[in-house]
Amino acid sequence: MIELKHLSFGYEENKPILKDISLKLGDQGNVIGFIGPNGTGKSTLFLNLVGMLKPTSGEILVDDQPVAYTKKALNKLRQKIGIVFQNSDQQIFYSIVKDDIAFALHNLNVPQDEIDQRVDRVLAELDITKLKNRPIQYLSGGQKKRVAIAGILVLRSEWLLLDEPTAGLDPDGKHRMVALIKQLIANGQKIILSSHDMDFMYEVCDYFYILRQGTVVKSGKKESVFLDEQLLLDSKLDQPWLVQLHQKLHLPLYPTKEALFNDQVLQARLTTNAKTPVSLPKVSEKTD
Ligand SMILES: Nc1ncnc2c1ncn2[C@@H]1O[C@H](COP(=O)(O)OP(=O)(O)OP(=O)(O)O)[C@@H](O)[C@H]1O
Repeated sequence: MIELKHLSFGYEENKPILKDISLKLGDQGNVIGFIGPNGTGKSTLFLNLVGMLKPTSGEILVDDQPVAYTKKALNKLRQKIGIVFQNSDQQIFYSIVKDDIAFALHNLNVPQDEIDQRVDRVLAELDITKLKNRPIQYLSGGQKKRVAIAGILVLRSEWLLLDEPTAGLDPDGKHRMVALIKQLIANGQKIILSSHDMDFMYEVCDYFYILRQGTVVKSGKKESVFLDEQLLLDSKLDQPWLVQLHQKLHLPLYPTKEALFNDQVLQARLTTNAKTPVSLPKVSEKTD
């Protein structure tokens, strides 16, 4: 359980970015989403969660213990909560893929044969075994992101924080990233995501926090958070398309697009309607 108690944070004095946030992460499901427009403080919050930034006031408790900011305590914390940054270049230090993934394990004095096993396993899990000996500089953005995730997964931390995991990826890269996250979720990995990609968040998360200018303006499950169109508009966010279909065309609220496309009852109704001739309004002829 990660608990934030009246957490505030500012990079500069008297300019708070995060304002009095209190919440508990861990009892609402395994996949938690923080949603908010650019600059609202999502990355700043994540950096506070892993102890890379220290709250200006308030505190963070992990499993009921306040986070301590000594080197030893922070190393321990990072084995519990791993973070994958939005920009993979901030995370990758070595020039060869396998060395970069093994980096943190060397720091923790894990024996070499166990490091080799863990690296091979994570490469296979992320379907990037062929990249093992590749120089990082020759990787695409999507491949770098996978290597950055591998470098954290190899630590087997309880929580995985993914900051904007689909940012900058092309449609194929995005599909592959969504599939990977779904696979991690199916394996029981606890994940905290940040994004303003509403369709993606709607489909993968169990519970949501909407952030606006550093405060949580709403939290809850899909049904309560996404049906509030005005709240999303005020927060400069779009409604997910599945929610729009529900609210504007009165279709059921499907949790995923697969659920929509596999709905036999809906398909039968649409097929019947398609066979009914539709009388189109007459277009009046133009006279000069
Ligand atoms: N190192 C820093 N020093 C000073 N201000 C910063 C620093 N990093 C971020 N900020 C400011 O803090 C605010 C929140 O930024 P943050 O990156 O946390 O937002 P975000 O919600 O993650 O945005 P995005 O969706 O664009 O990644 C912004 O106004 C940003 O300019």
